[in-house]
Amino acid sequence: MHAVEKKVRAFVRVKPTAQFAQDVIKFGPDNKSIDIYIKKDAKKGVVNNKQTDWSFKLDGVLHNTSQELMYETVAKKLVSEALIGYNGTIMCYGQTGAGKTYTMTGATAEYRHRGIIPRAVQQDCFNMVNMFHLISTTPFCFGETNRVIAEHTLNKNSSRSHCIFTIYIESRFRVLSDVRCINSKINLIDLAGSERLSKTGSEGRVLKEAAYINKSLSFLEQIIIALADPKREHIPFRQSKLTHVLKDSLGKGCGSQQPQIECMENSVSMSLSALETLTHKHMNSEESELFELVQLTTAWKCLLVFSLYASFPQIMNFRQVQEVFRQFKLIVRQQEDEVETRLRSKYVLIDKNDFATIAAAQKVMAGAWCALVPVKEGTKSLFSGRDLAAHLPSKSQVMVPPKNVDVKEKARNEDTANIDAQPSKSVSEEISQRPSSPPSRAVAFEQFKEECGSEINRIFKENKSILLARRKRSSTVARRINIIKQEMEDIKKALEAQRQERSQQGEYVDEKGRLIIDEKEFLLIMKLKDLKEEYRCSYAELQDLKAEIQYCQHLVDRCRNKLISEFEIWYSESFLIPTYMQNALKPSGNIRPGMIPINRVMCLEEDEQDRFERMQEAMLPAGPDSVAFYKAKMKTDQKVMSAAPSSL
Ligand SMILES: Nc1ncnc2c1ncn2[C@@H]1O[C@H](COP(=O)(O)OP(=O)(O)OP(=O)(O)O)[C@@H](O)[C@H]1O
Repeated sequence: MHAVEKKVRAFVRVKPTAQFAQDVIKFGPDNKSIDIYIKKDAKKGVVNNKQTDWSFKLDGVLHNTSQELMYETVAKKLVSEALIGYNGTIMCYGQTGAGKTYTMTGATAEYRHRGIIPRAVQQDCFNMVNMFHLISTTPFCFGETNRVIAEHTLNKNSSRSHCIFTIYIESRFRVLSDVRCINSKINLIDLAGSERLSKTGSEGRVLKEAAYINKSLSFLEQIIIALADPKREHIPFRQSKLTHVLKDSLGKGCGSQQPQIECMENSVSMSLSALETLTHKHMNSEESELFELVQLTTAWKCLLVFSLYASFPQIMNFRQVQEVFRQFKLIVRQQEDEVETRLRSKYVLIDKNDFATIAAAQKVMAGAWCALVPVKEGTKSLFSGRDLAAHLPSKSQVMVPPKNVDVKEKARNEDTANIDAQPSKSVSEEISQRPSSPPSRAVAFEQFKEECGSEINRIFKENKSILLARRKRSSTVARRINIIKQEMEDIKKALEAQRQERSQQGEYVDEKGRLIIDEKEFLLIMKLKDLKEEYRCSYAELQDLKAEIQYCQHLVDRCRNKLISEFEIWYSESFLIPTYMQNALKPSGNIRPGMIPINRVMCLEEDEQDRFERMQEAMLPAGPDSVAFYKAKMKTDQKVMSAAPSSL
């Protein structure tokens, strides 16, 4: 773990201007100091003791700095440290119009120019929480719009209040530990600007506000001076609301909540802030929306699983998904009713503890108890476990055939059976066709390969035979290469022997000084050359074969997996899932794409809002990260517009 600095760090950000006052402001070479020199005012006479030079040591000077670099330099570390349990405060102080709001909040209309607050929310772990959800439910944007702004000569949009944005972080351990959770917080403070009343030319209410702002800033200054003095025992936090609120952020121990940090994972849940209670209700409704979304997504996956999706036109928007989900639920409910009706038409429900009725029924039926309709594990996926349990008999209930129950009941059962006669018949037929116990997997696999899986099995076999052929060829080529290598070695040895013999007998050269060799040596050289050529070709072929084998192996593996997975589906559909479910899933069964009235879904075209959001997302220049930012802004704008009294 890296050491966490506890000291206060100070940076100066210089607002870029068309003409920078180079004569007055000088930055140190390391950008860590700033010197200010103001010429003496000649009008004030020769004796003028007014200070003209100031020199400040800082942690950094940010001149012509982008928002991004500013955030990296000033805030990123602090935010990361907050995640491991340290409190932090970033306070922006300066003259009116100096760029405090620009630094803290940034230009709310442009993602690139967003300031420290949105960046802090976005940073690292906060992304784990749905960023859009977070920003749009936090009062950040909304709070910004509520802030009183006024115009004066130094700033057209001067903030007339301090803005304290607090992020409360609650970090929990995933592993067992004595420390159950760590709480920390970050204060991001945009102070209202200090101003010389004469320079702003403010009047009336704005003037009065300026006086209050200056007063509260001077209280803040007093607190900071008092804190810097180790001898001071009393720090007058209660002097103003601002200092009172910041008490635990400025006072001693403000950065000291670091427990066993080593084993903490960044499982951070974040609750936002000073306005927590205000937004609580709202958050809850959002959460339930989120829950609904999860349900929808699950349902959507279900639809895909049941291959219904294939016949849908393209689903474009969220409302269409919702409608499909609604229709899907309806179908499932219908299915449940149908199943229940069928069960009731065959069986009568008796409470297991109702011994008198059971005894009577036993008497009537001479002990012929009927088992429950077997419902295997796999079938439950269509119904929710809870729903299924509600419709199927519970463990405390038993079912008996309705034979010899009272006449009225029988008549009712016959009626229901008549209504349901057709499907019941086919179901019973199917049941009779099906073996009472499923065949072994090995036997069934052979059958599958002959029937439904014949095509995939054929491809699998084909690929496998190609693979075998390539392997065979590859080992032939490899053997040939080895033979060539051996031959080459032998020839090289023979040539060496020839050369030695030649040099012992004395070498002959022609008139041009070229060595004369005998025919045997010449033939050996030629043979070696041919063998080298053959070796090169064979080696290249072997490389190609290796690549082909790898590819074929991949195809064979894929085919094998497909064959097995299709077999598993076929096996459970043919022998494991109940027949009524089988029928329902068949193309002619009663769950099919056509059951979802797709016209009803598709007529839910995008509304203006959907379209706007889609276009905006497509056109956002700053990448996917910026979506949350713009959505939050849009949501805030909408809230402001709907809250505004109608002019009509
Ligand atoms: N670094 C910067 N780069 C570009 N524009 C800036 C920068 N700093 C400030 N500005 C612009 O200067 C103007 C005044 O800035 P801002 O409102 O942030 O000042 P302020 O210090 O918050 O003022 P006040 O205290 O009166 O609220 C804004 O239009 C802002 O966009």
